[in-house]
Amino acid sequence: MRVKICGITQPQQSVAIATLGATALGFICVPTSPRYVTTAQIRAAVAQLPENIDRIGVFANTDISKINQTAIDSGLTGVQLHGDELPEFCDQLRQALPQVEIIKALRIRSLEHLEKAAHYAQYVDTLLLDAYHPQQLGGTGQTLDWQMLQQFSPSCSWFLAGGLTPDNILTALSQVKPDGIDLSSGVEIKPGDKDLDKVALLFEKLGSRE
Ligand SMILES: O=C(O)c1ccccc1NCC(=O)[C@H](O)[C@H](O)COP(=O)(O)O
Repeated sequence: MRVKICGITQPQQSVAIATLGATALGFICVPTSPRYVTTAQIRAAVAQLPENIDRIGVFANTDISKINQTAIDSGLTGVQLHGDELPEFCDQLRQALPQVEIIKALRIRSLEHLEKAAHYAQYVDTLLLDAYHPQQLGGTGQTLDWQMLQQFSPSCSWFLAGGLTPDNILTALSQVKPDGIDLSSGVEIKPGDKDLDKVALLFEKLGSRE
């Protein structure tokens, strides 16, 4: 299973988290976020990473040329769209960045929203289901109603996000079968500062399933 640890700001934590077992690291390119990083910070954070670790830039309602430039300058392997991007936008972005994984994040409030999520599947490589918060786009620590996701089976791969922690991850995965998981505040000391003990505990818990 893919494991993405999101909201990395410190270069030395990138390497440590990849060594612990993360398959993907997420970098927040949304200027209003307390986890925001510049292109130079992303470059520093990915410089020592093994090739096989996915480097995902998280954007919200950003225009294609800006995403494109950041992806090139930072060496991103994936772009996560965390705003109100429509399927047509995802399609255009995919054509502009054919080598880059396009991930559409959806903040799920109801079954109706979940049905909407499936419409994106043909325009993106991967979906990411996150919890809804009225004021914040992401990194909120709010969990989704996992029971509601039990029948979720889109035609592309998908990540479960939203309030996952080392303490609740096994309960979540006993109810839902995503292709990957995404964690941020659940493995943090404070926004952007990851708690490596919690990251290690997460992989210990995941290892206990095998
Ligand atoms: O994390 C942020 O600060 C953020 C800001 C704006 C848009 C997206 C953001 N995070 C996106 C992520 O992929 C988080 O990992 C996801 O929301 C889960 O966060 P958490 O509930 O804290 O695990």
